Formats: sequence, C-alpha cells, structure tokens
Amino acid sequence: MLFSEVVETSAAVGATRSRLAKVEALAGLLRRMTTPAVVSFLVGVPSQGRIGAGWRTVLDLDVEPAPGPSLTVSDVDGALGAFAAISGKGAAGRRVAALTDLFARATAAEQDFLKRLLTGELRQGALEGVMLDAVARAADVPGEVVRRAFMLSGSLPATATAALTGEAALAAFRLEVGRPVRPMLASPAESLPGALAELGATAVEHKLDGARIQVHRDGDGVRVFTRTLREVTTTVPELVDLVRGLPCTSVVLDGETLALTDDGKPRPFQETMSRFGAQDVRELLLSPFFFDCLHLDGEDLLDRPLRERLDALRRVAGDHLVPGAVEPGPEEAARVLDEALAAGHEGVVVKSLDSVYAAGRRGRAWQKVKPVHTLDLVVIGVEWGSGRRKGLLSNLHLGARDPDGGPPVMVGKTFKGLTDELLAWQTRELLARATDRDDWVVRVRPELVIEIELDGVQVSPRYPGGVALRFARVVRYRPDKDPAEADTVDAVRALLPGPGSAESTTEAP
Ligand SMILES: Nc1ncnc2c1ncn2[C@@H]1O[C@H](COP(=O)(O)OP(=O)(O)OP(=O)(O)O)[C@@H](O)[C@H]1O
Repeated sequence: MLFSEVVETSAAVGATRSRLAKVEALAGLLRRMTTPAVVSFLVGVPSQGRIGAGWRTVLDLDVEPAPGPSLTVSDVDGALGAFAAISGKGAAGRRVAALTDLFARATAAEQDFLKRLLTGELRQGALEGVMLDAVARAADVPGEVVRRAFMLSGSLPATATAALTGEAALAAFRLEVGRPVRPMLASPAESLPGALAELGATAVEHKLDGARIQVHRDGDGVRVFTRTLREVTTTVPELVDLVRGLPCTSVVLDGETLALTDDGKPRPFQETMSRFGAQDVRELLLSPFFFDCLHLDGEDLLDRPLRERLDALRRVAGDHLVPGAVEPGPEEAARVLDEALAAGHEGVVVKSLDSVYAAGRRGRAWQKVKPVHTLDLVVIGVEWGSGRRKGLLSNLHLGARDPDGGPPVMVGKTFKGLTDELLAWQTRELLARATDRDDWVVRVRPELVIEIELDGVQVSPRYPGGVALRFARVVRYRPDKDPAEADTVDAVRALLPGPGSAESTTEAP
C-alpha cells in the first residue's frame, strides 16, 4: 500500500467533523491494509513507539520533495525502524542523513505528515474510539468483540490485524500475566444513596488520591504498570519486593499507590507521581492499596463477579487492601465516606459486587462519589502573565475532548490556583510544546491534562462548544492521564443547569 494513501486518509479524517465519515474513511483503508503500520501511522504513533528524533532536527530539514508518490507504508516503517536503531559514535549525523534520505523520496504532503508524526503532533489518542469502530466495520465483526480484544492487547495495530484475520483471532486475546490490560474506570455517581440504590449489593471503598498501579507477578518476576500502561517497575523497588513476598505463584493486582506522611495521611499527589519518574528516591516510600485481583495462580478472574475477585484479593494481599466495607447498609456506607474525607482522600468508589471487570471501560458498575466537582481538561494555549507574573505563562486556555476525534474544544480559561512552583514548571513545559507564539498567547500541542475545579458551567456564545466553565481553578496537572482520557465536551455540557433551574444563566456577552 502506498504511504500517500495513509496521508490522504488522515487528511480526510481531520477535515470532517462527522464521526460516521471518519469511520468510513478509516474502514475503507483498513480493508486494504497490508501491514499493521497503517494503523500506527493513522493514530500518529510510529510502530517503534516514540522515536528519539530531536524535533528541531526534523523541523530544520529542508529537502526537495519528490514530484510524485512512490513510498510504500512498509518502506516508511522500515526506514523509521532503521532510523530508531542508529546509536553510538556519530549517531546524530547518521540520523540526519537517514531522515534526509527518506524525505527525499517523499512528496511535500508526505514530508509534512512525517514531520508531524516524528514531532508527536500527529498523536491522535482521541481517535482511538473512532478507530475501534472503523476496525469493527472493516472486519465486519461486532464492536464489543473488537473493544475487548483491544483492552486485553492494549495495541490498536495488533487488534486491527487480528480483526481482519477473523473473529476467532480476536477472541483468542486473553489476559496474559506480564502484559497490562487497560484499567476499569468509574463514572460519577449522582449521590451516595443514589449509587447504593442503583447497584444493589456493593463494596464501598475509599477513593485514594494516589496513582493507579497494575502489578503482574509470574514466579519471582514482577512488573508494575501505570494507568496508561507505562512500565515503571524499576522506579518502584519497594512495591516489587512487597508483591514478590505475597503467598502465590502468579497474580495480577489492581490498586492505587501513594506516599504517606508519618501519621498515615496521603502526601500531595505530585509527590507520589514524582516517584514514577525518578530513580532511587527511597526516602519517599510508596505504599500499595489493592482493590482488585484479575488473576491468581493460573486462574483468570476478569469475568468473575467482584465478590469472587475480592475473596481472591483477601487471600493473597489481605494486609494491603484499600479501606472500605463490603455490603454496607446506608449508614455504614455514609460512615465510610466520612472516614475517607477525614483521612484526606477524595471520596469513595461504590462498586457492584455482581459486576465483571470491564477493562478499559468507564461504566456504571463502579461509581465515584466526590463532594468536589472537577474536570480533566487539555491545555491548548496559554497567555503571558503581567505584573508579578510577567515573563511567566499564566492564563491557561482549556479544551475538552471532542468525542469524535477532532481537536479539543475550548471551554474556558483560568490562572487561578497556580502556585509559583507550578507557574515556573508550566512555563517550561508549555514553551517546549509551543506551536505558535506571539506577545500575548502561546499555542501548544494538546498534550498536558490538567484537573480543574469549577462551580458549574453556563451557555456561552463566545466559545465554539457553546459552553463555558464558571469559576474554574487549577487543582493539579495529571501526568498520569493522556489527552485521550480527558473529559469530553459532552461531559462539560452535561453539567449545564436544566431549563428553568434557578442556576440557568447565560454568560454576559
Ligand atoms: N478504591 C478504588 N477503586 C477504584 N479506583 C480507585 C480507588 N481509589 C482510587 N482510585 C482511583 O480512581 C480512579 C477511578 O476514577 P476514574 O475512573 O474517575 O478516574 P479519574 O478520572 O482518574 O478520576 P479522578 O479524576 O476523579 O481522579 C482510578 O483510576 C484510581 O486511580
């Protein structure tokens, strides 16, 4: 398949806002796909993962484009693989030479695509849902089956390849100890009594304010993954040791980890997260709190009800459970919530004891009850500060995710809640992601997710989504989340007060 077909399809998908049109364009190409690299390119991630090309080197390349398309997808995939493998003495020069070679064979449109691919600008996490629909359509198999295979494999190219081979190949994906599955997620609950009434028999657990971990152990081998399936094994030796000591031969555990103060209170989220990047920060020890068990001693438990998974969890890691209660009455559940808040946590998660582990899903079987409302949004631009903040990037432009895979939709701005430390940090990080800047505003690649507290939302003629945040303030950056996991503009709109409500306001023009 010609590389130009991928470039053209990618442009067509970017040019339409219609989800159906995107799915059809993608499915049309997938049906004729000859290598999984087609899928990798379409979602903007080379099959080799992030290639360590300094993006400046890429942007500086000025090579006469080829007059017509001749590169195949395999040519490009092969060239990028060879490029990624260049190391040792004189690597920088040889890398530029290799890229120059590839660029000389590419048309202008292909060069542009390659530049955006290599700088990460093309990363289309938001396209994931659309791509899964397209795979289902191209292979003519049910969307459910495709989604489950994706959750278990964690790889879109592998899922698409299997789907095109046939439904049986998709069904063959199983939980594999050592390979992370996408974590099950929670939906916001109406209220604690509402969640208890909706779910019947429940477990009510503290919603700890740490970082999600998934731990896989096979014999003495232990691997630890984050919520986005990034491996962090070498940075958390204390967790590895602890899991290696559990009474079992193989296990997959899901939980939250956090650093605690001497009196057992959670330390700030940023401190927990900093452990995942650093080596050897042994003075800030992480404690694990497990809440699920997906596999134990050769037995997969994903499709078993939570009740059984919790039995397995208690057997294997009974000393390291997240605090909570199983089948509490309304009063006991309320007490668990009070305790969680008093201990400095965010709230509780209410879980149906009869539900299976829906990997990768934000379903109703797990519901979070949090007194403070927050949204996870994407930073799409930022304004230079003035006065005390002169020289610093301050007022953030906030975007909500387009559920149909388009660019984020701006829903508001804020400069509130930023500490001096965060201001300095975001100035550095956002300048590194700048795509366009002037004296007033710096536009950035939409890569950073930020958690925003708000008082509500209102109809707004000024913003493209027709909705604006009210009294937004920064809680924290969320380095554990990808933009593909940010809240959607539909989720923001869902917060609009109903018609006739006293709160129903329209923003002053
Ligand atoms: N007892 C618990 N059970 C499940 N998840 C928990 C628990 N305690 C803490 N968590 C965390 O809460 C998250 C589930 O909530 P949700 O799916 O809404 O993710 P989230 O968007 O990160 O939530 P938030 O932004 O509110 O922290 C999990 O990813 C996990 O990190």
